[in-house]
Amino acid sequence: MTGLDRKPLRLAIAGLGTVGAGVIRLLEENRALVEARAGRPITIAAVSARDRTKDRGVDLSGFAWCDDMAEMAKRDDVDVVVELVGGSDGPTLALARDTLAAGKGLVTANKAMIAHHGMELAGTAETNGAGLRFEAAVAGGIPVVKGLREGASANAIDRVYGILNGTCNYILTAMESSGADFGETLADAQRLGFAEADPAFDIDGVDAAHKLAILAALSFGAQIDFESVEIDGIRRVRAADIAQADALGYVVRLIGVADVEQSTAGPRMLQRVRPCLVAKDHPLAPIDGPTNAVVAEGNFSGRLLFQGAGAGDGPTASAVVADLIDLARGDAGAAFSVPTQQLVAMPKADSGARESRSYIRFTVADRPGVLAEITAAMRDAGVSIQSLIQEGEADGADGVLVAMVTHQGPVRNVRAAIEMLAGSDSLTDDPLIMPILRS
Ligand SMILES: NC(=O)C1=CN([C@@H]2O[C@H](COP(=O)(O)OP(=O)(O)OC[C@H]3O[C@@H](n4cnc5c(N)ncnc54)[C@H](O)[C@@H]3O)[C@@H](O)[C@H]2O)C=CC1
Ligand SMILES: N[C@@H](CC=O)C(=O)O
Ligand code: NA
Repeated sequence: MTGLDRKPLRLAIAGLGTVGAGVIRLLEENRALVEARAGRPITIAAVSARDRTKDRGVDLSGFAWCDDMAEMAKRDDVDVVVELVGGSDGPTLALARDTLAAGKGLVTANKAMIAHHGMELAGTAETNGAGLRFEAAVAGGIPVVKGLREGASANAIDRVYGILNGTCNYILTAMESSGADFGETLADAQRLGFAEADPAFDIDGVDAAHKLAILAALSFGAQIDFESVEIDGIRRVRAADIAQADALGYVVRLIGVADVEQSTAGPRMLQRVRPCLVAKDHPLAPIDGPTNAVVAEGNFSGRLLFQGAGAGDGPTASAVVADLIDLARGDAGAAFSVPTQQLVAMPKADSGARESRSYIRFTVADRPGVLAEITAAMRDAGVSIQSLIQEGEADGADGVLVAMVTHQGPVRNVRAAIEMLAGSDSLTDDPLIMPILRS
């Protein structure tokens, strides 16, 4: 290697929070091995954050400070901007656009921005010969973007699914193991640095949906279509649901699933994020705490399981720096495996036509005839009940819980039954439907 080839890859890091500080620490602690693997030094030229004076436990004295991160895209001493600020639009998107338009590399952990603008950014990267990488954006430290883009690239994949949000998994497994309170556990996840700046993105399933939309594009060679993801979060899951699931041989996990079905009009894609019942012998069942796991089914590889820490400073920094090593090695290949022009626009498949078994929990008034009303609606909508797993246990002040598991059947029938019951004064709360994840 010539002296010229060994010129450093010079970074500007925007955002010095959980992930940004983690990246600086990793580059410092693993400097020698990172340099050896990158084939040249990776150095930091400039940094930016909201508060210059804050102690982040890392030494920033050797780096230029940018009051306005927008200037990073214009600096002559910067080859790659590392965006660790967050937010899908506004100044973050402007920085990403300007960086790639200037022909500089962009490494980001920002799934919201990639889910909303990934196609545009990848196109700008291609036009300008710039590298765009976002390993940290999907399942934190797990090398699943690389795994799909490189390791599994010889396969057709028609289903990808997994546990994509560390905060939700942390909350659900804490509720499962200790019966902990939802709010208290969320506060822990925030303290530990897993949660998004607005934790509603986590618990309402939006963060997992961002990641799923990226995974689907990578897996299926499809254009990202975040808008068509059907999303339900974990806000309405109660300790009683987790206990019922347990008694039936299941755990509750927030699962993102994307698949492709063939139709005469071409391929259609279905992307859904929702709390599901997962059989205790399923590989996703033991995934606990902030751990994530992604399953991809390749037509030659068979089932691939990627598992590891989905959030937190160290794991996320590990993914960011792996991307930087790629760029330092000169790998600026297509961000989504193939040029954006070749990514296929896939219309949304009809989720109502899919078949599933479901867990349905009703909260009902404690009076005679309620159960008959529910089962009549099920019968009229063509939903076959496999088991009525509980009746009569009080759940706080708001009613009595009635939970059931259906036989396999069209999702639209379950929706029709719930529709028939809408407005009934027998129900004291909206029913909760959780599909049973097929293995
Ligand atoms: N925390 C985690 O475990 C993971 C986070 N991510 C993503 O990484 C990104 C960063 O997340 P965190 O480090 O957790 O966030 P954070 O809230 O801890 O840090 C954000 C940083 O950005 C800075 N910032 C905000 N606005 C700015 C502006 N206009 N100019 C310059 N700096 C600005 C803040 O001062 C702070 O230093 C987000 O996109 C997040 O979704 C991805 C994977 C895991
Ligand atoms: N808030 C996210 C962080 C990583 O992407 C999560 O909880 O998974
Ligand atoms: Na990752």
